Amino acid sequence: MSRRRLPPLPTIRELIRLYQLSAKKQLSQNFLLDMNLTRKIVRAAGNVGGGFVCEVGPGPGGITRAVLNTSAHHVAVIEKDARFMPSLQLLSEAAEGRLSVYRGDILNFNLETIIPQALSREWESSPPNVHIIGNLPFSVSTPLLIGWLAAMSSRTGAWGFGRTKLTLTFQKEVAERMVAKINTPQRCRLSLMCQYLCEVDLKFVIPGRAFVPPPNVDVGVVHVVPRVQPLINLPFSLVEKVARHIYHYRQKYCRRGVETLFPPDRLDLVEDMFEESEVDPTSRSYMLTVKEIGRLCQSYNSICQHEPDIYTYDFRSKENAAALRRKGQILQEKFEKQILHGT
Ligand SMILES: C[S@@+](CC[C@H](N)C(=O)[O-])C[C@H]1O[C@@H](n2cnc3c(N)ncnc32)[C@H](O)[C@@H]1O
Repeated sequence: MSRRRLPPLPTIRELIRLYQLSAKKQLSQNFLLDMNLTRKIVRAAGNVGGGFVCEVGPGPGGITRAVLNTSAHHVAVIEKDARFMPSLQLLSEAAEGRLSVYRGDILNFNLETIIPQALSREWESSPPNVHIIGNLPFSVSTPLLIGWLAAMSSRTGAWGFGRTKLTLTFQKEVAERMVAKINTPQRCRLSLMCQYLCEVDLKFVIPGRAFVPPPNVDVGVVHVVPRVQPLINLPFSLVEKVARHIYHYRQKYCRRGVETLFPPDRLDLVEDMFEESEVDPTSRSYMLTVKEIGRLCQSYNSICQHEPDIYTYDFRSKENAAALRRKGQILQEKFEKQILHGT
Protein backbone atom coordinates (compact mmCIF):
# COMPACT_ATOMS: atom_id res chain seq x y z
CA MET A 1 0.00 0.00 0.00
CA SER A 2 1.79 3.16 -1.13
CA ARG A 3 1.79 6.37 0.89
CA ARG A 4 -0.21 9.23 -0.54
CA ARG A 5 1.01 12.81 -0.52
CA LEU A 6 -1.07 15.95 -0.31
CA PRO A 7 -0.17 18.76 -2.72
CA PRO A 8 1.60 21.77 -1.14
CA LEU A 9 -0.80 23.67 1.15
CA PRO A 10 -0.63 26.75 3.38
CA THR A 11 0.71 25.88 6.84
CA ILE A 12 -1.73 25.39 9.73
CA ARG A 13 -0.44 28.62 11.24
CA GLU A 14 -1.24 30.44 7.99
CA LEU A 15 -4.73 28.92 7.87
CA ILE A 16 -5.38 29.96 11.45
CA ARG A 17 -4.40 33.51 10.52
CA LEU A 18 -6.33 33.46 7.22
CA TYR A 19 -9.61 32.20 8.74
CA GLN A 20 -9.08 33.96 12.11
CA LEU A 21 -9.33 30.70 14.04
CA SER A 22 -8.37 31.87 17.51
CA ALA A 23 -8.67 29.08 20.11
CA LYS A 24 -11.90 29.15 22.13
CA LYS A 25 -11.30 28.52 25.79
CA GLN A 26 -14.86 27.29 26.42
CA LEU A 27 -14.30 24.51 23.83
CA SER A 28 -10.90 23.66 25.40
CA GLN A 29 -9.18 24.30 22.10
CA ASN A 30 -5.40 23.78 22.17
CA PHE A 31 -3.87 23.28 18.76
CA LEU A 32 -0.90 21.20 17.69
CA LEU A 33 1.06 23.14 15.10
CA ASP A 34 4.21 21.02 15.22
CA MET A 35 3.91 18.61 12.31
CA ASN A 36 6.47 16.24 13.87
CA LEU A 37 4.06 15.73 16.76
CA THR A 38 0.98 15.30 14.56
CA ARG A 39 2.90 12.67 12.54
CA LYS A 40 3.95 10.97 15.78
CA ILE A 41 0.31 10.73 16.90
CA VAL A 42 -0.64 9.13 13.59
CA ARG A 43 2.29 6.70 13.85
CA ALA A 44 1.03 5.76 17.34
CA ALA A 45 -2.16 4.52 15.65
CA GLY A 46 -0.14 1.73 13.99
CA ASN A 47 -0.70 0.59 10.45
CA VAL A 48 -3.62 2.57 9.03
CA GLY A 49 -2.79 1.50 5.46
CA GLY A 50 -5.91 0.66 3.47
CA GLY A 51 -8.07 1.42 6.49
CA PHE A 52 -10.81 3.86 7.40
CA VAL A 53 -9.61 6.61 9.74
CA CYS A 54 -12.09 8.69 11.66
CA GLU A 55 -10.61 11.79 13.25
CA VAL A 56 -12.59 13.46 15.97
CA GLY A 57 -12.13 17.19 16.68
CA PRO A 58 -9.73 18.00 13.81
CA GLY A 59 -9.77 21.76 14.48
CA PRO A 60 -7.66 23.47 11.80
CA GLY A 61 -6.54 20.03 10.52
CA GLY A 62 -2.95 19.38 11.66
CA ILE A 63 -3.52 15.70 12.49
CA THR A 64 -5.83 15.34 9.48
CA ARG A 65 -2.97 16.27 7.17
CA ALA A 66 -0.71 13.71 8.77
CA VAL A 67 -3.37 11.01 8.28
CA LEU A 68 -3.93 12.02 4.68
CA ASN A 69 -0.19 11.64 4.07
CA THR A 70 -0.41 7.91 4.91
CA SER A 71 -1.88 5.15 2.77
CA ALA A 72 -5.20 5.25 4.67
CA HIS A 73 -7.97 4.50 2.22
CA HIS A 74 -10.50 7.02 3.51
CA VAL A 75 -10.57 9.66 6.25
CA ALA A 76 -13.65 11.17 7.90
CA VAL A 77 -13.47 14.09 10.34
CA ILE A 78 -16.13 15.20 12.81
CA GLU A 79 -15.80 18.72 14.17
CA LYS A 80 -18.16 20.62 16.45
CA ASP A 81 -16.97 24.18 15.76
CA ALA A 82 -18.32 25.56 12.46
CA ARG A 83 -15.41 28.02 12.16
CA PHE A 84 -13.12 25.15 11.09
CA MET A 85 -15.27 24.05 8.13
CA PRO A 86 -13.59 26.27 5.47
CA SER A 87 -10.07 25.09 6.34
CA LEU A 88 -11.25 21.46 6.43
CA GLN A 89 -13.05 21.87 3.09
CA LEU A 90 -9.80 23.16 1.63
CA LEU A 91 -8.07 19.99 2.81
CA SER A 92 -10.91 17.91 1.42
CA GLU A 93 -10.42 19.41 -2.04
CA ALA A 94 -6.69 18.78 -1.84
CA ALA A 95 -7.33 15.16 -0.78
CA GLU A 96 -9.35 14.45 -3.95
CA GLY A 97 -12.21 12.44 -2.47
CA ARG A 98 -10.29 10.76 0.37
CA LEU A 99 -11.61 13.12 3.07
CA SER A 100 -15.23 13.52 4.23
CA VAL A 101 -15.97 16.44 6.56
CA TYR A 102 -18.86 16.30 9.05
CA ARG A 103 -19.96 18.98 11.42
CA GLY A 104 -21.26 17.52 14.69
CA ASP A 105 -20.77 16.72 18.35
CA ILE A 106 -19.07 13.34 18.68
CA LEU A 107 -20.94 12.64 21.91
CA ASN A 108 -24.25 12.70 19.95
CA PHE A 109 -22.91 11.47 16.64
CA ASN A 110 -23.61 7.97 15.40
CA LEU A 111 -20.37 6.88 13.79
CA GLU A 112 -22.11 3.90 12.31
CA THR A 113 -24.04 6.20 10.00
CA ILE A 114 -20.86 7.18 8.20
CA ILE A 115 -18.66 4.12 8.42
CA PRO A 116 -20.96 1.44 6.97
CA GLN A 117 -21.66 3.59 3.92
CA ALA A 118 -18.00 3.48 3.07
CA LEU A 119 -17.75 -0.17 4.05
CA SER A 120 -20.68 -1.37 2.00
CA ARG A 121 -19.59 0.49 -1.09
CA GLU A 122 -15.97 -0.48 -1.18
CA TRP A 123 -15.15 -3.32 1.17
CA GLU A 124 -18.06 -5.71 1.03
CA SER A 125 -15.97 -8.86 0.97
CA SER A 126 -13.18 -7.90 3.33
CA PRO A 127 -13.92 -5.06 5.75
CA PRO A 128 -10.94 -2.89 6.67
CA ASN A 129 -9.62 -1.83 10.03
CA VAL A 130 -11.25 1.26 11.46
CA HIS A 131 -9.10 3.72 13.40
CA ILE A 132 -10.47 6.50 15.54
CA ILE A 133 -7.93 9.23 16.20
CA GLY A 134 -8.31 12.48 18.08
CA ASN A 135 -6.71 15.20 20.10
CA LEU A 136 -9.88 16.15 21.94
CA PRO A 137 -10.80 18.08 25.07
CA PHE A 138 -10.44 15.73 28.06
CA SER A 139 -14.10 16.31 28.90
CA VAL A 140 -14.92 14.64 25.57
CA SER A 141 -12.25 11.94 25.23
CA THR A 142 -13.16 10.18 28.50
CA PRO A 143 -16.95 9.81 27.85
CA LEU A 144 -16.13 8.87 24.25
CA LEU A 145 -13.84 6.10 25.50
CA ILE A 146 -16.38 4.80 28.04
CA GLY A 147 -19.21 4.81 25.46
CA TRP A 148 -16.98 3.04 22.98
CA LEU A 149 -15.93 0.39 25.52
CA ALA A 150 -19.58 -0.25 26.40
CA ALA A 151 -20.59 -0.58 22.74
CA MET A 152 -17.59 -2.77 22.02
CA SER A 153 -18.28 -5.11 24.92
CA SER A 154 -21.80 -5.75 23.65
CA ARG A 155 -20.38 -6.35 20.16
CA THR A 156 -23.19 -4.27 18.72
CA GLY A 157 -22.99 -2.29 15.53
CA ALA A 158 -22.94 -3.13 11.89
CA TRP A 159 -19.30 -2.28 11.47
CA GLY A 160 -17.90 -4.47 14.21
CA PHE A 161 -16.31 -2.58 17.04
CA GLY A 162 -13.95 -5.51 17.42
CA ARG A 163 -12.02 -4.20 14.46
CA THR A 164 -11.76 -0.63 15.67
CA LYS A 165 -8.66 0.85 17.26
CA LEU A 166 -8.56 4.08 19.19
CA THR A 167 -5.71 6.57 19.48
CA LEU A 168 -6.74 9.46 21.69
CA THR A 169 -5.16 12.10 23.89
CA PHE A 170 -5.96 12.25 27.60
CA GLN A 171 -4.70 14.29 30.49
CA LYS A 172 -1.44 12.54 31.43
CA GLU A 173 -2.80 11.42 34.81
CA VAL A 174 -5.88 9.83 33.19
CA ALA A 175 -3.67 8.11 30.60
CA GLU A 176 -1.54 6.69 33.43
CA ARG A 177 -4.65 5.36 35.17
CA MET A 178 -5.82 3.67 31.96
CA VAL A 179 -2.59 1.64 31.68
CA ALA A 180 -1.90 1.23 35.43
CA LYS A 181 -0.80 -2.23 36.54
CA ILE A 182 -1.93 -3.86 39.79
CA ASN A 183 -0.11 -2.78 42.98
CA THR A 184 0.44 0.74 41.68
CA PRO A 185 -1.10 3.91 43.13
CA GLN A 186 -2.89 4.67 39.83
CA ARG A 187 -4.73 1.33 39.63
CA CYS A 188 -8.47 2.08 39.59
CA ARG A 189 -11.81 1.30 37.96
CA LEU A 190 -10.73 2.92 34.68
CA SER A 191 -7.65 0.63 34.50
CA LEU A 192 -9.80 -2.43 34.92
CA MET A 193 -12.53 -1.35 32.48
CA CYS A 194 -9.96 -0.59 29.77
CA GLN A 195 -7.77 -3.61 30.35
CA TYR A 196 -10.40 -6.35 30.55
CA LEU A 197 -11.64 -5.36 27.09
CA CYS A 198 -8.53 -4.00 25.39
CA GLU A 199 -4.77 -3.86 25.16
CA VAL A 200 -3.94 -0.34 26.28
CA ASP A 201 -0.63 1.36 25.58
CA LEU A 202 0.54 4.81 26.67
CA LYS A 203 2.61 5.66 23.61
CA PHE A 204 4.17 8.97 24.68
CA VAL A 205 3.57 12.15 26.61
CA ILE A 206 3.31 15.61 25.01
CA PRO A 207 4.27 18.47 27.30
CA GLY A 208 1.55 21.11 27.66
CA ARG A 209 3.89 23.75 26.23
CA ALA A 210 3.78 22.04 22.81
CA PHE A 211 0.15 23.21 22.30
CA VAL A 212 -1.11 26.64 21.24
CA PRO A 213 -2.30 27.99 23.61
CA PRO A 214 -0.65 25.69 26.18
CA PRO A 215 -2.97 23.89 28.66
CA ASN A 216 -1.60 23.71 32.20
CA VAL A 217 -1.35 19.90 32.05
CA ASP A 218 0.66 17.39 30.04
CA VAL A 219 -1.04 15.07 27.60
CA GLY A 220 -0.74 11.29 27.11
CA VAL A 221 -1.32 9.65 23.74
CA VAL A 222 -3.01 6.30 24.34
CA HIS A 223 -3.51 3.53 21.81
CA VAL A 224 -6.33 1.09 22.54
CA VAL A 225 -6.80 -2.19 20.69
CA PRO A 226 -9.81 -4.41 21.48
CA ARG A 227 -9.00 -7.92 22.65
CA VAL A 228 -10.32 -10.74 20.48
CA GLN A 229 -11.96 -12.13 23.62
CA PRO A 230 -12.64 -9.90 26.67
CA LEU A 231 -10.95 -11.15 29.86
CA ILE A 232 -14.34 -11.05 31.63
CA ASN A 233 -17.30 -12.45 29.73
CA LEU A 234 -20.17 -10.65 31.42
CA PRO A 235 -22.29 -7.58 30.61
CA PHE A 236 -20.35 -4.31 30.73
CA SER A 237 -22.83 -2.73 33.17
CA LEU A 238 -22.38 -5.58 35.67
CA VAL A 239 -18.58 -5.45 35.51
CA GLU A 240 -18.70 -1.66 35.81
CA LYS A 241 -20.95 -1.89 38.88
CA VAL A 242 -18.78 -4.40 40.71
CA ALA A 243 -15.61 -2.45 39.81
CA ARG A 244 -17.19 0.85 40.92
CA HIS A 245 -18.00 -0.59 44.34
CA ILE A 246 -14.66 -2.33 44.80
CA TYR A 247 -12.48 0.60 43.70
CA HIS A 248 -14.51 3.08 45.72
CA TYR A 249 -12.34 1.76 48.56
CA ARG A 250 -9.24 1.14 46.47
CA GLN A 251 -6.74 1.26 49.35
CA LYS A 252 -8.88 -0.79 51.72
CA TYR A 253 -9.58 -4.53 51.98
CA CYS A 254 -11.65 -5.39 48.91
CA ARG A 255 -14.29 -6.86 51.24
CA ARG A 256 -15.25 -3.27 52.18
CA GLY A 257 -16.31 -2.41 48.62
CA VAL A 258 -17.98 -5.78 48.03
CA GLU A 259 -20.12 -5.26 51.16
CA THR A 260 -21.66 -2.16 49.60
CA LEU A 261 -23.10 -4.30 46.80
CA PHE A 262 -25.51 -5.86 49.29
CA PRO A 263 -28.15 -4.63 51.73
CA PRO A 264 -26.78 -4.50 55.30
CA ASP A 265 -28.98 -7.44 56.34
CA ARG A 266 -27.64 -9.67 53.55
CA LEU A 267 -23.97 -9.75 54.41
CA ASP A 268 -24.19 -13.55 54.27
CA LEU A 269 -24.03 -13.05 50.49
CA VAL A 270 -20.66 -11.32 50.87
CA GLU A 271 -19.32 -14.51 52.44
CA ASP A 272 -20.81 -16.54 49.57
CA MET A 273 -19.21 -14.24 47.02
CA PHE A 274 -15.72 -14.62 48.47
CA GLU A 275 -16.12 -18.34 49.02
CA GLU A 276 -17.26 -18.99 45.48
CA SER A 277 -14.71 -16.72 43.83
CA GLU A 278 -11.81 -17.89 46.01
CA VAL A 279 -10.61 -14.30 46.36
CA ASP A 280 -8.94 -13.24 49.59
CA PRO A 281 -11.26 -10.63 51.19
CA THR A 282 -8.27 -8.99 52.87
CA SER A 283 -6.55 -8.18 49.55
CA ARG A 284 -6.44 -4.43 48.96
CA SER A 285 -8.64 -3.45 46.00
CA TYR A 286 -5.73 -2.03 43.97
CA MET A 287 -3.96 -5.41 44.29
CA LEU A 288 -6.71 -7.47 42.67
CA THR A 289 -5.91 -8.96 39.27
CA VAL A 290 -8.37 -8.79 36.36
CA LYS A 291 -8.93 -12.53 36.82
CA GLU A 292 -9.83 -12.08 40.49
CA ILE A 293 -12.25 -9.25 39.71
CA GLY A 294 -13.64 -11.45 36.93
CA ARG A 295 -14.30 -14.26 39.44
CA LEU A 296 -15.96 -11.81 41.85
CA CYS A 297 -18.15 -10.58 38.98
CA GLN A 298 -19.02 -14.20 38.11
CA SER A 299 -20.19 -15.00 41.63
CA TYR A 300 -22.04 -11.67 41.96
CA ASN A 301 -23.76 -12.51 38.68
CA SER A 302 -24.83 -15.95 39.91
CA ILE A 303 -26.17 -14.44 43.17
CA CYS A 304 -28.16 -11.87 41.13
CA GLN A 305 -29.58 -14.65 38.92
CA HIS A 306 -31.15 -16.21 42.02
CA GLU A 307 -32.03 -12.94 43.74
CA PRO A 308 -32.71 -10.25 41.09
CA ASP A 309 -33.49 -7.58 43.76
CA ILE A 310 -29.84 -7.64 44.74
CA TYR A 311 -28.80 -6.24 41.35
CA THR A 312 -31.09 -3.23 41.66
CA TYR A 313 -30.01 -2.54 45.23
CA ASP A 314 -28.28 0.84 45.48
CA PHE A 315 -26.45 1.48 48.71
CA ARG A 316 -26.52 5.24 48.10
CA SER A 317 -30.34 5.50 48.08
CA LYS A 318 -31.81 7.44 51.06
CA GLU A 319 -33.44 4.37 52.58
CA ASN A 320 -30.24 2.36 52.39
CA ALA A 321 -28.15 5.21 53.68
CA ALA A 322 -30.45 5.29 56.73
CA ALA A 323 -30.03 1.52 57.17
CA LEU A 324 -26.25 1.90 56.94
CA ARG A 325 -26.30 4.71 59.51
CA ARG A 326 -28.37 2.49 61.83
CA LYS A 327 -25.88 -0.33 61.29
CA GLY A 328 -23.07 2.15 62.05
CA GLN A 329 -24.80 3.22 65.25
CA ILE A 330 -25.27 -0.37 66.39
CA LEU A 331 -21.58 -1.09 65.75
CA GLN A 332 -20.58 2.09 67.55
CA GLU A 333 -22.67 1.16 70.61
CA LYS A 334 -21.23 -2.37 70.56
CA PHE A 335 -17.73 -0.93 70.37
CA GLU A 336 -18.35 1.46 73.27
CA LYS A 337 -19.80 -1.34 75.40
CA GLN A 338 -17.00 -3.79 74.67
CA ILE A 339 -13.97 -1.52 74.61
CA LEU A 340 -14.84 1.48 76.71
CA HIS A 341 -16.90 -0.23 79.37
CA GLY A 342 -15.15 -3.59 79.22
CA THR A 343 -18.38 -5.61 78.80
C1 LIG B 1 -7.78 20.32 21.68
S1 LIG B 1 -8.48 20.91 20.15
C2 LIG B 1 -7.44 20.02 19.03
C3 LIG B 1 -7.56 20.43 17.60
C4 LIG B 1 -6.70 19.61 16.65
N1 LIG B 1 -7.08 18.21 16.68
C5 LIG B 1 -5.23 19.77 16.96
O1 LIG B 1 -4.65 18.79 17.48
O2 LIG B 1 -4.67 20.82 16.72
C6 LIG B 1 -9.98 19.97 20.22
C7 LIG B 1 -10.86 20.07 19.00
O3 LIG B 1 -12.03 19.26 19.25
C8 LIG B 1 -13.21 19.99 18.89
N2 LIG B 1 -14.30 19.49 19.74
C9 LIG B 1 -14.54 19.78 21.03
N3 LIG B 1 -15.60 19.10 21.48
C10 LIG B 1 -16.03 18.35 20.45
C11 LIG B 1 -17.10 17.43 20.29
N4 LIG B 1 -17.92 17.14 21.30
N5 LIG B 1 -17.27 16.82 19.10
C12 LIG B 1 -16.44 17.11 18.05
N6 LIG B 1 -15.42 17.98 18.14
C13 LIG B 1 -15.20 18.59 19.32
C14 LIG B 1 -12.84 21.44 19.18
O4 LIG B 1 -13.67 22.34 18.48
C15 LIG B 1 -11.39 21.46 18.70
O5 LIG B 1 -11.32 21.71 17.34
